[in-house]
Amino acid sequence: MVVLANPPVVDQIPLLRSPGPADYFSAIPVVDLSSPGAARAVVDACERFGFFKVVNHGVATETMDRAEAEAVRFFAQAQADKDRAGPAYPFGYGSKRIGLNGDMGWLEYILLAVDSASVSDACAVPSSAAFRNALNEYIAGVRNVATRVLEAMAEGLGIAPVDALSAMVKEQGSDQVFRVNHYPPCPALQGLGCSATGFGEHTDPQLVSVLRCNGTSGLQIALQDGARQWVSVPSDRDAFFVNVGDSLQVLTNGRFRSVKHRVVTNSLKSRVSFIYFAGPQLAQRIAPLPQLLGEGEESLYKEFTWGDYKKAAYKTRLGDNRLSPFEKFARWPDRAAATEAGL
Ligand SMILES: C=C1C[C@]23C[C@@]1(O)CC[C@H]2[C@@]12CC[C@H](O)[C@@](C)(C(=O)O1)[C@H]2[C@@H]3C(=O)O
Ligand SMILES: O=C(O)CCC(=O)C(=O)O
Ligand SMILES: [Fe+2]
Repeated sequence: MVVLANPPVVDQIPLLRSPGPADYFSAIPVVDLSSPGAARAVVDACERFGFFKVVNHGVATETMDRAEAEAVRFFAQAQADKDRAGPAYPFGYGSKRIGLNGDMGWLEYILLAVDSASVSDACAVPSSAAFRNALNEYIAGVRNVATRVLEAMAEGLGIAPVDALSAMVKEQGSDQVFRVNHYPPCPALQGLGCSATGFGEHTDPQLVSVLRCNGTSGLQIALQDGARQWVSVPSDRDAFFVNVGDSLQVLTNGRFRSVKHRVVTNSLKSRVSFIYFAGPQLAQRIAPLPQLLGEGEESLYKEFTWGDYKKAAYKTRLGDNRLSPFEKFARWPDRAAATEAGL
């Protein structure tokens, strides 16, 4: 018998049941950002799903198309050229390995730090001026969408001032990350009733993430109705999709729940997605906003900063509950995580 010391990388990517037409979820809330009802609609969607789609967002189609075309050009390069732009730690090109703790997916990506509204000078990738300019134009647009969404949330929640949430992600030194993911097709699995995991199940750490993808579906979210059912999100290349992240869950004392999501690969079509992760400064205290705590209501979480969360988060696997070290009422198995984080 031949025993491989290092099994091939593809063997380490978990398979998932292929989504069928019945799994497509038509009830994803749609928020028209230009309408007077946006604030209420955003809060309702965050309470019910931690996820919604945004239309009439004001970002030009050409801006999105140009960034997508440049990303396609980048990923079409020879593997050796792309590998020279890696590894993705902390920023750069990565393939199949996600994070540093053993997670694998059928994807390649670039991870970038954002300063203010453009790719940080600290990131040498991408080196092409055309790609960098296209990304900067896109990032300026998507950052504006994130700001308006966070303002709508504050308005809908009745928090003053209206920039209480958006200021956290706009301040100088706020921790913004941008990711471009490319999921190549996986033809070998066609007709087998299963798909490769593109990006394993997880919640995003920041306040919100704003996602845009090409016309290929694959994103799935877990419904928050107790059944924990996975549903597929129909793709829409003209819209943005917003995820509630762990930090916003804490800021709202659990009123909004961070949404579990994952990506399943398509057997025939590639998926290209852009995700802007809106995080605060490292020193930002993450605690329920006082205006959201009812009389006598206690925080569900211990005191921590975004820096404390990040330090603990980067030791976790993708599917872990990254808030468990900070939960006051942790269930038994989570106590070990709290002790390890020194809380
Ligand atoms: C496994 C990991 C990858 C990740 C860092 C982590 O240790 C746990 C959180 C992961 C995540 C998920 C959302 C974003 O894609 C990401 C950039 C982030 O902020 O947290 C990734 C991290 C990563 O890929 O480095
Ligand atoms: O690529 C996607 O569509 C989603 C990826 C994702 O959830 C992430 O990068 O955090
Ligand atoms: Fe995510």
